[in-house]
Amino acid sequence: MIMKNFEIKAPDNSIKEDIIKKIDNLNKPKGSLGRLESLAVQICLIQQTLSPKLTGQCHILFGSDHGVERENVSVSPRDVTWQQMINFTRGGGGVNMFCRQHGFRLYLVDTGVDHDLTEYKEIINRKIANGTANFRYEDAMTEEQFEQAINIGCEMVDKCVADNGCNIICLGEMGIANTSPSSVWMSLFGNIELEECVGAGAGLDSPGIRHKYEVLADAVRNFRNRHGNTPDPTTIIRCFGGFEMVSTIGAMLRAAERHIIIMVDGFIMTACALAASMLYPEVKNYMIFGHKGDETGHRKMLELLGAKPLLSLGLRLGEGTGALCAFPIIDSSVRMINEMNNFDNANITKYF
Ligand SMILES: O=C(O)c1ccc[n+]([C@@H]2O[C@H](COP(=O)([O-])O)[C@@H](O)[C@H]2O)c1
Ligand SMILES: Cc1cc2nc[nH]c2cc1C
Repeated sequence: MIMKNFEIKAPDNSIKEDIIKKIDNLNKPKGSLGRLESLAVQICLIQQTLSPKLTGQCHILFGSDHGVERENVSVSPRDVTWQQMINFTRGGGGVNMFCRQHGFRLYLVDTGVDHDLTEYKEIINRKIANGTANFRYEDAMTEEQFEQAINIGCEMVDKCVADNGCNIICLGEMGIANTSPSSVWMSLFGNIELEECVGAGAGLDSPGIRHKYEVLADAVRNFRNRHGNTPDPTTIIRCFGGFEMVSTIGAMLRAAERHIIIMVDGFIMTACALAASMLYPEVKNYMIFGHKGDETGHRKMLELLGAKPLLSLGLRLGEGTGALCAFPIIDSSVRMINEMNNFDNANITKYF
Protein backbone atom coordinates (compact mmCIF):
# COMPACT_ATOMS: atom_id res chain seq x y z
CA MET A 1 0.00 0.00 0.00
CA ILE A 2 1.54 3.28 -1.07
CA MET A 3 -1.12 5.55 0.29
CA LYS A 4 -2.17 6.42 3.78
CA ASN A 5 -5.63 5.50 4.97
CA PHE A 6 -8.41 8.03 5.04
CA GLU A 7 -11.35 7.85 7.44
CA ILE A 8 -14.20 8.66 5.09
CA LYS A 9 -17.73 7.78 6.10
CA ALA A 10 -21.05 8.73 4.59
CA PRO A 11 -22.68 11.50 6.63
CA ASP A 12 -25.04 10.28 9.36
CA ASN A 13 -28.53 10.21 7.82
CA SER A 14 -30.43 10.28 11.11
CA ILE A 15 -31.16 14.04 10.83
CA LYS A 16 -32.36 13.80 7.22
CA GLU A 17 -36.03 13.64 8.17
CA ASP A 18 -35.73 16.81 10.27
CA ILE A 19 -33.90 18.61 7.45
CA ILE A 20 -36.65 17.74 4.99
CA LYS A 21 -39.32 18.73 7.51
CA LYS A 22 -37.65 22.13 7.92
CA ILE A 23 -37.42 22.67 4.15
CA ASP A 24 -41.00 21.56 3.59
CA ASN A 25 -42.21 24.00 6.24
CA LEU A 26 -40.59 27.02 4.55
CA ASN A 27 -43.19 29.38 3.07
CA LYS A 28 -43.32 27.97 -0.42
CA PRO A 29 -45.17 25.16 -2.13
CA LYS A 30 -43.53 21.88 -1.20
CA GLY A 31 -40.59 21.09 -3.49
CA SER A 32 -40.91 24.39 -5.39
CA LEU A 33 -37.27 25.36 -4.90
CA GLY A 34 -36.31 22.17 -6.69
CA ARG A 35 -32.58 21.53 -6.93
CA LEU A 36 -31.86 24.13 -4.23
CA GLU A 37 -33.74 21.92 -1.82
CA SER A 38 -31.78 18.74 -2.54
CA LEU A 39 -28.58 20.77 -2.39
CA ALA A 40 -29.55 22.12 1.04
CA VAL A 41 -30.23 18.57 2.25
CA GLN A 42 -26.76 17.49 1.09
CA ILE A 43 -25.06 20.45 2.78
CA CYS A 44 -27.01 19.97 6.03
CA LEU A 45 -26.00 16.30 6.06
CA ILE A 46 -22.33 17.12 5.44
CA GLN A 47 -22.36 19.67 8.28
CA GLN A 48 -24.79 17.65 10.47
CA THR A 49 -26.96 20.66 11.19
CA LEU A 50 -30.31 22.22 10.21
CA SER A 51 -28.60 25.64 10.00
CA PRO A 52 -25.59 25.23 7.71
CA LYS A 53 -22.98 27.92 7.07
CA LEU A 54 -20.43 28.54 4.36
CA THR A 55 -17.22 29.86 5.84
CA GLY A 56 -13.78 30.87 4.57
CA GLN A 57 -14.27 29.62 1.03
CA CYS A 58 -10.98 28.67 -0.67
CA HIS A 59 -9.92 27.66 -4.13
CA ILE A 60 -6.83 25.50 -4.58
CA LEU A 61 -5.33 25.40 -8.06
CA PHE A 62 -2.65 22.77 -8.63
CA GLY A 63 -0.41 23.21 -11.70
CA SER A 64 1.76 20.55 -13.40
CA ASP A 65 3.15 19.36 -16.68
CA HIS A 66 2.70 16.00 -18.36
CA GLY A 67 5.25 13.80 -20.13
CA VAL A 68 2.63 12.75 -22.66
CA GLU A 69 2.53 16.33 -23.96
CA ARG A 70 5.65 15.29 -25.97
CA GLU A 71 3.32 13.13 -28.11
CA ASN A 72 1.47 16.15 -29.54
CA VAL A 73 -1.79 15.35 -27.80
CA SER A 74 -2.62 18.99 -27.12
CA VAL A 75 -3.07 21.99 -29.37
CA SER A 76 -1.05 23.98 -26.80
CA PRO A 77 2.64 23.63 -25.97
CA ARG A 78 3.62 22.80 -22.39
CA ASP A 79 5.02 26.32 -21.91
CA VAL A 80 1.43 27.52 -21.56
CA THR A 81 1.30 25.79 -18.16
CA TRP A 82 3.97 27.98 -16.58
CA GLN A 83 2.88 31.05 -18.50
CA GLN A 84 -0.66 30.67 -17.17
CA MET A 85 0.61 30.06 -13.62
CA ILE A 86 2.42 33.40 -13.80
CA ASN A 87 -0.68 35.00 -15.30
CA PHE A 88 -2.65 33.76 -12.27
CA THR A 89 -0.19 35.49 -9.90
CA ARG A 90 -1.10 38.75 -11.62
CA GLY A 91 -4.82 38.20 -11.22
CA GLY A 92 -5.46 37.95 -14.94
CA GLY A 93 -6.91 34.46 -15.38
CA GLY A 94 -10.50 33.29 -15.51
CA VAL A 95 -9.99 31.67 -12.12
CA ASN A 96 -8.85 34.97 -10.59
CA MET A 97 -11.91 36.80 -11.83
CA PHE A 98 -14.34 34.23 -10.42
CA CYS A 99 -12.46 34.01 -7.11
CA ARG A 100 -12.72 37.80 -6.74
CA GLN A 101 -16.39 37.72 -7.70
CA HIS A 102 -17.34 35.06 -5.15
CA GLY A 103 -14.91 35.91 -2.35
CA PHE A 104 -12.69 32.83 -2.66
CA ARG A 105 -9.14 32.92 -1.38
CA LEU A 106 -6.97 31.48 -4.15
CA TYR A 107 -4.01 29.22 -3.45
CA LEU A 108 -1.72 28.52 -6.41
CA VAL A 109 0.38 25.39 -5.98
CA ASP A 110 3.18 24.21 -8.27
CA THR A 111 3.24 20.41 -7.94
CA GLY A 112 5.21 19.78 -11.13
CA VAL A 113 5.42 22.65 -13.59
CA ASP A 114 8.33 22.29 -16.01
CA HIS A 115 9.72 25.74 -15.24
CA ASP A 116 11.34 27.47 -12.28
CA LEU A 117 8.60 29.48 -10.60
CA THR A 118 10.38 30.06 -7.29
CA GLU A 119 10.63 33.84 -7.80
CA TYR A 120 6.81 34.04 -7.69
CA LYS A 121 6.05 34.16 -3.99
CA GLU A 122 2.31 33.85 -4.67
CA ILE A 123 2.94 30.30 -5.93
CA ILE A 124 3.41 27.68 -3.23
CA ASN A 125 6.38 25.59 -4.32
CA ARG A 126 5.68 21.89 -3.91
CA LYS A 127 7.33 20.81 -7.16
CA ILE A 128 7.70 17.03 -7.25
CA ALA A 129 9.48 16.96 -10.63
CA ASN A 130 9.51 18.95 -13.85
CA GLY A 131 6.45 17.17 -15.14
CA THR A 132 5.55 13.48 -15.15
CA ALA A 133 7.18 10.80 -17.30
CA ASN A 134 5.61 10.05 -20.68
CA PHE A 135 2.89 7.52 -19.86
CA ARG A 136 2.83 6.22 -23.40
CA TYR A 137 5.97 4.26 -22.58
CA GLU A 138 6.41 4.29 -18.80
CA ASP A 139 4.59 4.90 -15.53
CA ALA A 140 3.80 8.58 -15.18
CA MET A 141 5.15 8.68 -11.63
CA THR A 142 6.87 6.54 -9.04
CA GLU A 143 5.15 5.28 -5.90
CA GLU A 144 7.07 7.86 -3.86
CA GLN A 145 5.94 10.68 -6.13
CA PHE A 146 2.36 9.46 -5.93
CA GLU A 147 2.49 9.52 -2.14
CA GLN A 148 4.07 12.96 -2.20
CA ALA A 149 1.31 14.30 -4.44
CA ILE A 150 -1.44 12.86 -2.23
CA ASN A 151 0.20 14.42 0.83
CA ILE A 152 0.43 17.85 -0.83
CA GLY A 153 -3.32 17.74 -1.45
CA CYS A 154 -3.94 16.93 2.22
CA GLU A 155 -1.54 19.62 3.39
CA MET A 156 -3.29 22.26 1.29
CA VAL A 157 -6.74 21.38 2.63
CA ASP A 158 -5.41 21.57 6.19
CA LYS A 159 -3.87 24.95 5.36
CA CYS A 160 -7.18 26.28 4.00
CA VAL A 161 -8.89 25.28 7.23
CA ALA A 162 -6.13 26.64 9.49
CA ASP A 163 -5.79 29.96 7.63
CA ASN A 164 -9.44 30.69 6.90
CA GLY A 165 -11.75 28.42 8.90
CA CYS A 166 -12.72 27.05 5.52
CA ASN A 167 -15.62 24.58 5.24
CA ILE A 168 -16.04 24.69 1.45
CA ILE A 169 -13.21 24.04 -0.98
CA CYS A 170 -13.13 24.46 -4.71
CA LEU A 171 -10.48 22.62 -6.73
CA GLY A 172 -8.93 23.61 -10.05
CA GLU A 173 -6.01 22.70 -12.27
CA MET A 174 -3.63 24.02 -14.88
CA GLY A 175 -1.77 21.44 -16.92
CA ILE A 176 -1.37 21.27 -20.65
CA ALA A 177 -2.26 17.75 -21.87
CA ASN A 178 -4.19 16.80 -18.74
CA THR A 179 -7.35 15.86 -20.64
CA SER A 180 -5.30 12.85 -21.87
CA PRO A 181 -4.86 11.13 -18.49
CA SER A 182 -8.44 12.12 -17.65
CA SER A 183 -9.72 10.27 -20.73
CA VAL A 184 -7.70 7.17 -19.86
CA TRP A 185 -8.98 7.15 -16.27
CA MET A 186 -12.53 7.52 -17.54
CA SER A 187 -12.09 4.63 -19.94
CA LEU A 188 -10.40 2.29 -17.45
CA PHE A 189 -12.52 3.14 -14.40
CA GLY A 190 -15.80 3.34 -16.30
CA ASN A 191 -15.08 0.42 -18.62
CA ILE A 192 -15.98 2.72 -21.51
CA GLU A 193 -14.50 2.52 -25.02
CA LEU A 194 -11.52 4.88 -25.11
CA GLU A 195 -12.87 6.51 -28.27
CA GLU A 196 -15.89 7.83 -26.33
CA CYS A 197 -13.61 9.37 -23.74
CA VAL A 198 -11.25 11.36 -25.99
CA GLY A 199 -12.03 14.91 -27.06
CA ALA A 200 -10.63 18.22 -28.22
CA GLY A 201 -9.19 19.36 -24.90
CA ALA A 202 -7.89 22.89 -25.31
CA GLY A 203 -8.91 22.87 -28.98
CA LEU A 204 -7.71 19.99 -31.19
CA ASP A 205 -9.32 19.52 -34.62
CA SER A 206 -10.64 16.13 -35.79
CA PRO A 207 -7.29 14.76 -37.09
CA GLY A 208 -5.70 15.96 -33.86
CA ILE A 209 -8.29 14.10 -31.79
CA ARG A 210 -7.67 10.96 -33.88
CA HIS A 211 -3.93 11.20 -33.22
CA LYS A 212 -4.57 11.75 -29.49
CA TYR A 213 -6.80 8.66 -29.44
CA GLU A 214 -4.09 6.54 -31.12
CA VAL A 215 -1.44 7.71 -28.64
CA LEU A 216 -3.71 6.96 -25.68
CA ALA A 217 -4.73 3.56 -27.07
CA ASP A 218 -1.05 2.68 -27.47
CA ALA A 219 -0.35 3.92 -23.93
CA VAL A 220 -3.10 1.66 -22.53
CA ARG A 221 -1.76 -1.35 -24.48
CA ASN A 222 1.74 -0.74 -23.16
CA PHE A 223 0.39 -0.24 -19.63
CA ARG A 224 -1.40 -3.61 -19.78
CA ASN A 225 1.85 -5.24 -20.90
CA ARG A 226 3.61 -3.78 -17.88
CA HIS A 227 0.88 -4.19 -15.24
CA GLY A 228 -1.53 -6.87 -16.53
CA ASN A 229 -5.24 -6.70 -17.19
CA THR A 230 -6.50 -6.21 -13.65
CA PRO A 231 -4.48 -3.36 -12.16
CA ASP A 232 -5.74 -1.86 -8.90
CA PRO A 233 -7.11 1.71 -8.94
CA THR A 234 -3.97 3.12 -7.33
CA THR A 235 -1.81 1.73 -10.13
CA ILE A 236 -4.11 3.21 -12.78
CA ILE A 237 -4.03 6.60 -11.06
CA ARG A 238 -0.25 6.55 -10.61
CA CYS A 239 0.65 5.33 -14.09
CA PHE A 240 -1.36 7.95 -16.00
CA GLY A 241 -2.07 10.81 -13.61
CA GLY A 242 -0.50 14.19 -13.41
CA PHE A 243 0.89 15.47 -10.12
CA GLU A 244 -1.82 18.15 -10.05
CA MET A 245 -4.46 15.46 -10.49
CA VAL A 246 -3.13 13.19 -7.75
CA SER A 247 -2.83 16.18 -5.40
CA THR A 248 -6.44 16.99 -6.21
CA ILE A 249 -7.43 13.43 -5.26
CA GLY A 250 -5.52 13.84 -1.97
CA ALA A 251 -7.33 17.13 -1.37
CA MET A 252 -10.71 15.57 -2.10
CA LEU A 253 -10.09 12.68 0.28
CA ARG A 254 -8.80 14.94 3.04
CA ALA A 255 -11.72 17.35 2.60
CA ALA A 256 -14.23 14.49 2.86
CA GLU A 257 -12.45 13.18 5.93
CA ARG A 258 -12.89 16.64 7.52
CA HIS A 259 -16.54 17.01 6.39
CA ILE A 260 -15.71 19.88 4.06
CA ILE A 261 -17.84 20.56 0.97
CA ILE A 262 -15.91 19.82 -2.25
CA MET A 263 -16.77 21.84 -5.37
CA VAL A 264 -15.98 19.87 -8.52
CA ASP A 265 -15.19 21.55 -11.85
CA GLY A 266 -14.93 20.22 -15.42
CA PHE A 267 -13.57 17.17 -17.24
CA ILE A 268 -10.24 16.88 -15.41
CA MET A 269 -11.59 17.54 -11.93
CA THR A 270 -14.47 15.13 -12.58
CA ALA A 271 -11.92 12.48 -13.60
CA CYS A 272 -10.19 13.12 -10.26
CA ALA A 273 -13.55 12.78 -8.49
CA LEU A 274 -14.07 9.47 -10.29
CA ALA A 275 -10.60 8.26 -9.33
CA ALA A 276 -11.07 9.35 -5.70
CA SER A 277 -14.39 7.50 -5.61
CA MET A 278 -12.66 4.33 -6.84
CA LEU A 279 -10.49 4.51 -3.71
CA TYR A 280 -13.18 5.71 -1.27
CA PRO A 281 -16.73 5.55 -2.70
CA GLU A 282 -18.15 7.59 0.21
CA VAL A 283 -16.17 10.66 -0.90
CA LYS A 284 -18.98 11.40 -3.39
CA ASN A 285 -21.30 12.43 -0.56
CA TYR A 286 -19.14 15.54 -0.02
CA MET A 287 -19.01 16.63 -3.66
CA ILE A 288 -21.07 19.26 -5.43
CA PHE A 289 -20.64 19.12 -9.20
CA GLY A 290 -20.59 22.66 -10.56
CA HIS A 291 -21.23 22.15 -14.23
CA LYS A 292 -21.48 19.93 -17.24
CA GLY A 293 -18.89 21.15 -19.71
CA ASP A 294 -18.31 20.78 -23.42
CA GLU A 295 -15.40 18.34 -23.37
CA THR A 296 -16.34 15.00 -24.96
CA GLY A 297 -17.03 12.48 -22.25
CA HIS A 298 -17.82 14.92 -19.46
CA ARG A 299 -21.56 14.20 -19.55
CA LYS A 300 -20.99 10.46 -19.51
CA MET A 301 -18.46 10.65 -16.70
CA LEU A 302 -20.91 12.68 -14.61
CA GLU A 303 -23.57 10.04 -15.26
CA LEU A 304 -21.15 7.35 -14.21
CA LEU A 305 -20.74 9.15 -10.90
CA GLY A 306 -24.49 9.67 -10.53
CA ALA A 307 -23.72 13.39 -10.37
CA LYS A 308 -26.26 16.12 -11.04
CA PRO A 309 -24.27 19.18 -12.12
CA LEU A 310 -25.76 22.57 -11.29
CA LEU A 311 -24.94 24.42 -14.52
CA SER A 312 -24.53 23.71 -18.20
CA LEU A 313 -22.83 26.69 -19.82
CA GLY A 314 -20.69 25.04 -22.48
CA LEU A 315 -17.49 25.78 -20.52
CA ARG A 316 -14.22 23.94 -21.14
CA LEU A 317 -11.60 26.21 -19.61
CA GLY A 318 -10.73 24.29 -16.47
CA GLU A 319 -8.88 26.09 -13.64
CA GLY A 320 -11.98 25.45 -11.49
CA THR A 321 -14.00 28.14 -13.27
CA GLY A 322 -17.15 26.09 -13.85
CA ALA A 323 -17.32 25.09 -10.19
CA LEU A 324 -16.78 28.68 -9.06
CA CYS A 325 -19.61 29.85 -11.34
CA ALA A 326 -21.97 27.59 -9.42
CA PHE A 327 -21.12 29.09 -6.03
CA PRO A 328 -24.08 31.54 -5.96
CA ILE A 329 -26.43 28.56 -6.31
CA ILE A 330 -24.81 26.81 -3.38
CA ASP A 331 -25.02 30.06 -1.41
CA SER A 332 -28.72 30.42 -2.31
CA SER A 333 -29.52 26.93 -1.06
CA VAL A 334 -27.90 27.74 2.30
CA ARG A 335 -29.72 31.08 2.50
CA MET A 336 -32.99 29.38 1.68
CA ILE A 337 -32.86 27.09 4.67
CA ASN A 338 -31.58 29.79 7.04
CA GLU A 339 -33.37 32.94 5.92
CA MET A 340 -36.83 32.07 4.59
CA ASN A 341 -39.83 32.33 6.85
CA ASN A 342 -41.79 29.21 7.57
CA PHE A 343 -45.48 28.46 7.85
CA ASP A 344 -45.31 28.89 11.63
CA ASN A 345 -44.09 32.50 11.51
CA ALA A 346 -45.13 33.86 8.10
CA ASN A 347 -48.88 34.08 8.70
CA ILE A 348 -49.73 32.01 5.64
CA THR A 349 -52.41 29.37 5.73
CA LYS A 350 -50.83 25.95 5.86
CA TYR A 351 -52.57 23.93 3.18
CA PHE A 352 -50.83 20.58 3.42
O1 LIG B 1 -12.04 21.36 -17.29
C1 LIG B 1 -12.35 21.09 -18.45
O2 LIG B 1 -13.46 20.62 -18.74
C2 LIG B 1 -11.32 21.32 -19.54
C3 LIG B 1 -11.56 20.86 -20.82
C4 LIG B 1 -10.60 21.10 -21.78
C5 LIG B 1 -9.41 21.75 -21.47
N1 LIG B 1 -9.20 22.18 -20.20
C6 LIG B 1 -7.92 22.90 -19.87
O3 LIG B 1 -7.01 22.80 -20.95
C7 LIG B 1 -5.83 22.08 -20.59
C8 LIG B 1 -5.94 20.67 -21.00
O4 LIG B 1 -6.27 20.52 -22.35
P1 LIG B 1 -5.30 19.64 -23.28
O5 LIG B 1 -5.91 19.71 -24.64
O6 LIG B 1 -3.98 20.31 -23.20
O7 LIG B 1 -5.33 18.27 -22.72
C9 LIG B 1 -5.76 22.17 -19.07
O8 LIG B 1 -4.92 23.23 -18.67
C10 LIG B 1 -7.20 22.36 -18.64
O9 LIG B 1 -7.29 23.30 -17.59
C11 LIG B 1 -10.12 22.00 -19.25
C1 LIG C 1 -4.71 29.74 -22.78
C2 LIG C 1 -5.06 28.55 -21.92
C3 LIG C 1 -5.59 28.78 -20.64
C4 LIG C 1 -5.92 27.67 -19.85
N1 LIG C 1 -6.41 27.56 -18.62
C5 LIG C 1 -6.54 26.28 -18.32
N2 LIG C 1 -6.12 25.57 -19.33
C6 LIG C 1 -5.72 26.38 -20.32
C7 LIG C 1 -5.20 26.15 -21.58
C8 LIG C 1 -4.87 27.23 -22.38
C9 LIG C 1 -4.32 26.98 -23.75
